[in-house]
Order: sequence, then structure tokens, then C-alpha cells
Amino acid sequence: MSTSEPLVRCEAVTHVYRDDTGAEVTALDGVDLTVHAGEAVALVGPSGAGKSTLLTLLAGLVRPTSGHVVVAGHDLGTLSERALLRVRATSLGVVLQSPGRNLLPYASARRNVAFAQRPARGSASGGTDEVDELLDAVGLLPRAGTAARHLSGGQQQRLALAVALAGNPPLLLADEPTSQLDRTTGETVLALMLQVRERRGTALVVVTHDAEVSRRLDVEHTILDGRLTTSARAGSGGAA
Ligand SMILES: Nc1ncnc2c1ncn2[C@@H]1O[C@H](COP(=O)(O)OP(=O)(O)OP(=O)(O)O)[C@@H](O)[C@H]1O
Repeated sequence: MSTSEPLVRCEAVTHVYRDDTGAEVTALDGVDLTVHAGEAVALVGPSGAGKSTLLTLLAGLVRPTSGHVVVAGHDLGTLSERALLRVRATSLGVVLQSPGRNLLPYASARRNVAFAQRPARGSASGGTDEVDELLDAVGLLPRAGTAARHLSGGQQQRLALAVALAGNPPLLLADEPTSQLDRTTGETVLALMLQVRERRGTALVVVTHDAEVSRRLDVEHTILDGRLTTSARAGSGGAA
């Protein structure tokens, strides 16, 4: 990837779901999106507009019906499953709406984070200090020894964020990362994401209904009926 190449480039991305009856739902319709390294982007819009679909496409969990989703120089729609897994392990941290999907339910919080360090580093184990730093940053150090399945929904959401950041990915994708949290804990999570962006240059793409979360990011993209419109934020350093 050249230095001028954006981290994320979506070109004319369309995604059509087909339900059990064969009926088609166009969730995304000709979406163009660019995210540069270190940029913090909010995706907002009404329920059912297509935000989560766009995030799952960026995460390589679903392939677009047509168009291109290019992340870190890889056109995700054309990669083999194996190559896709490699891109996901090295370039992406993902926090889904159901955080339990990203966690090992029987492993402790600490093991979940330690395990997530491995693929990106290519080594047997990452630093224990860094694991505990991440757990501390999301307020879970006192629960480090607790199995993920015994954590509350909000605690699992925070653990999923620590897991997503453990591999030091250049891009963090988060779907409603503060939705299950009270205002104070939500602020902790937002502060961690912004700190990681500041310190490591991690780009953020955050689906949110929370106006405060969106306000703190560089740029807000609104999705309506599967189409994306951009509102540049006055006074921010982010690109539109
Ligand atoms: N697996 C699926 N099969 C069929 N249709 C789907 C599927 N997932 C989503 N859809 C449809 O695609 C459209 C976009 O859904 P999506 O979940 O992306 O919206 P959203 O903006 O994230 O909504 P919310 O804010 O409620 O999470 C909706 O009409 C939804 O019903």
C-alpha cells in the first residue's frame, strides 16, 4: 500500500440480502467511502439504514454484492478465505453489536486479550503488562480472572474492545460500542478509542446513535436507505 493510498476505500458498494422467501432487501446502494490512516469516522443514521451492513463489509465478514471494499490495499471481495482471515488478523480490530461473538466464552478476560495478541504479532505470547494495561483502560482489571461468559453485557462490550485493540490494528471498527454502557463508562470507552488513535494512529470507524460520540470524531457520515451522505465537521482536522 502506498502512503497516499487511503486505509479504506469503498467504491460503488451495493449489498443485497435475500431472505428465506427469496425477497431482496437492498441494504447498501452505491456507497463510496474513504477513510485515511488515523482518521476517526462516525457512521450515523436511522435504524435499518445500512450502518451495520457497511461495518460487516469493512470487517470482511460479508462480501459485497457489487462494488469494491479495499482495506489496507486488499480488495476484500476478491480474497480467498485464507487471505481474508490474514487481513482480518493483521489489519482489523472489530467490536460487533453482540460483543460475545468476538469472545472465547470459557476463557478469562485476561486470556481473551492475551490470545488476541498472537496473530498480529506472530509470536507465542504478547506482553502481560500490555494485556493488563488494556484491561485497566476498559475498567476490567478487577475482573481479569473472570470467564467472559460470566461478565455482564456492558463488561463483555468493554472486553471486546480490549480484544479488538490487542493486536494493535491500523483500523478499529466498532458497532455501537457504548450502547450498553452508562454515561461514565461510555466516556471511558470513547476516551480509550481516541487515545489509541492519538498514540498509535489507529483509524476508527464507529457506528453510533450517540450524538456525543459522533461529535468527538473527525467526520460524520450519514446513511439513509443504504445511501451515504457526508457532513464535514467544522473546525475538525478530519477529512471529508
Ligand atoms: N441477514 C439479513 N438478512 C436479510 N436482511 C437483512 C439482514 N441484515 C440486515 N438486513 C436488512 O438490511 C437493512 C439494513 O440493516 P442494517 O442492520 O445494516 O441497519 P442499521 O442501520 O445497522 O440498523 P440499526 O441501527 O437498527 O442497527 C435492513 O432493512 C435490514 O432489515
